[in-house]
Amino acid sequence: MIEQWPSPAKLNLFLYITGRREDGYHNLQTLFQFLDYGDTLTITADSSGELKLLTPVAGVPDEQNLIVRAALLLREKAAARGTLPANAGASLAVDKRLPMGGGLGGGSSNAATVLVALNHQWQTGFSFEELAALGLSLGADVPVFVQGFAAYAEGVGEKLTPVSPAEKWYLVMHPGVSVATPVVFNDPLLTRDTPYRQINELLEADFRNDCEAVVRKRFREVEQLVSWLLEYAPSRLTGTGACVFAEFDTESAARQVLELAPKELQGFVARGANVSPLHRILSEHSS
Ligand SMILES: C[C@@](CO)(OP(=O)(O)O)[C@H](O)COP(=O)(O)OP(=O)(O)OC[C@H]1O[C@@H](n2ccc(N)nc2=O)[C@H](O)[C@@H]1O
Ligand SMILES: Nc1ncnc2c1ncn2[C@@H]1O[C@H](COP(=O)(O)OP(=O)(O)O)[C@@H](O)[C@H]1O
Repeated sequence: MIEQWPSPAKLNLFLYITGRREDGYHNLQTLFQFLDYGDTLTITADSSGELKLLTPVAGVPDEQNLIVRAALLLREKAAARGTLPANAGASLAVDKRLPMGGGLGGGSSNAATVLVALNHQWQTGFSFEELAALGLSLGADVPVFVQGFAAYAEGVGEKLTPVSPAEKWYLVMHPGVSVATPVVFNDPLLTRDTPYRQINELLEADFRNDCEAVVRKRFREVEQLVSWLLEYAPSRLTGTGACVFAEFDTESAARQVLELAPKELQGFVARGANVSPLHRILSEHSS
């Protein structure tokens, strides 16, 4: 049984806001790529009938933790379908490396890993498409982590088309401030009228993030970090921030810039991955 499950980060290589829906949510055009870096979940199915989170996450009550919510959701849906084994239970633990609320999708990735892992261990028989649809109710980024392929996304991020952007090396840095997603989406200065473009045009144009101008304006630390990284490499915000990534052709070039970074800033170097490390583990196991 696989017990160690990767829960990788994602980057939004580009992110455009093309409008706002009646319900206040924003329509996006975004490009997701995974990183070969993230949290690790230890998941062990058992027949205790209980779901136990062995590692509470600081600042997140267990009932709001996406790890617990994903496990409860899968258990409920499998029971309704009649595919849940008797007394299905599990213990779950997370080794957290990803900053929370950093635009790296850590919470969504944890949820996706739990859905995929428990579906595998309990043999509840959901397809990845079905798990992605379930996951959307937990967060807009959960489907891409469940499906496990780098993707161009539309809607709020749930309509996915597989793509294969270059797998660059990235230096990802946290500016040391937290940027809440709703604050960015409610900002009057946010531009919401980027013209809709076809995927081919987007992939050929320079990549940008429509949230970046607002986040740089509101958060001095982000402004300073982007300006500094731009001296070395093309650099952008991921998601609604707060993390910023700079792209390089080699690992050593990325590490050299990390070495120069102010010591109080946290950062890591990782490679882009068009297949999620979660899916790599699954296919290694089934071959
Ligand atoms: C925009 C992305 C890009 O990856 O940002 P990051 O969270 O990764 O930074 C995500 O899709 C974020 O998805 P998710 O993290 O699930 O968003 P939520 O917490 O549900 O959204 C918080 C709030 O932001 C606003 N919101 C979110 C997504 C969206 N497409 N339009 C919105 O207007 C809504 O007001 C919502 O109540
Ligand atoms: N297991 C979890 N790991 C991280 N964050 C979680 C988790 N469960 C719930 N959350 C909540 O989700 C929020 C968003 O986290 P995350 O997905 O890491 O960032 P982002 O959406 O900016 O990429 C966190 O601020 C936290 O309150």
